[in-house]
Amino acid sequence: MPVAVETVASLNNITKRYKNGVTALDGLSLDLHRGEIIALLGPNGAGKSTAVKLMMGLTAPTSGSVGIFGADPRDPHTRLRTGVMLQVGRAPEMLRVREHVNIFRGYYPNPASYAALVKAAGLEGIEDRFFGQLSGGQKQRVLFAIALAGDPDLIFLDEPTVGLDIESRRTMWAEIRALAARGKTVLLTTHYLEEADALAHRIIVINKGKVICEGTPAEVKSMGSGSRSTTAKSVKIIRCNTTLTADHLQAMPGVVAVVRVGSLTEITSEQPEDTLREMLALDQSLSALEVESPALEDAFLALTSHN
Ligand SMILES: Nc1ncnc2c1ncn2[C@@H]1O[C@H](COP(=O)(O)OP(=O)(O)OP(=O)(O)O)[C@@H](O)[C@H]1O
Repeated sequence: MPVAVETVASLNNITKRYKNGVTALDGLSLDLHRGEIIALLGPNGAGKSTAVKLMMGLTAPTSGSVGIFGADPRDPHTRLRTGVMLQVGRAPEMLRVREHVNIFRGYYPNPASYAALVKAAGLEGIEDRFFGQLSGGQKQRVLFAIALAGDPDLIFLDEPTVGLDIESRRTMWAEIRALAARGKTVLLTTHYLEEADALAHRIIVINKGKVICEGTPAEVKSMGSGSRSTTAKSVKIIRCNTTLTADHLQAMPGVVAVVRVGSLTEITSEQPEDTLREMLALDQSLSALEVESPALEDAFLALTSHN
């Protein structure tokens, strides 16, 4: 996390009701800071795309306000400082990769260099190919280059690595990290929780149009693991072979959940050291011990199902 927090984008108490009566966002507030990678997570229909569209000025709020670099998102100067890669992004099929990148560079007063974009998006070797002849993953990479064409300070990436092979995904992750290190702000929506875990400085989970949880990946994992508190705790999952009963374990310090998985018992604890100390004292035959941090998947499911 950067030390000095500078807000580059904010949604303030936004309600967005579409004409069909659907309330996509319901009093939602969030801030994006300079140099941060933020992952916006939420189940289908949670309101993620609506939040991104508001920040891009593609739709207006029913109530509340949107500020991007302290201005309206539709302000032309604001637009020049933002870049976007949409899931449904399309580009003319009969233009070559090189032409696409250069056309977009031409829209901006201070574009990124062509060479830098080719390198950032891994386009070496396909620069003279027609867009229509590229594979799905190659098209994604061209769209990534286009999003960065204006050397933007704020970048929206909607499911950027869908369809990419592992190597291309890692390359894009490295580039996203490099952008943040240069002070750029990246807002990412993704259904790959592993991606949010690996990349994001901060995860914002939304459900039914509200922010339900916000924090570092480690904090979000802790919040979802049985604790209703919004304060991060060092939740761990203790897995072992034990003769202690579920009732007995449940009564131990810090224990929030006990599950039998085959011959093993999984104990989720907010005070793992205390729990483990007591377990070892009471069960001399305890074996096959593993202690791990909860996965983001578990936290995500727990958080979104509570709500
Ligand atoms: N243009 C629209 N008109 C009417 N309703 C809409 C419109 N766009 C979105 N919605 C509705 O608003 C709610 C939030 O949709 P949104 O696309 O923001 O969710 P999302 O979190 O991006 O979902 P997903 O993960 O499926 O992409 C949904 O119920 C959706 O059906």
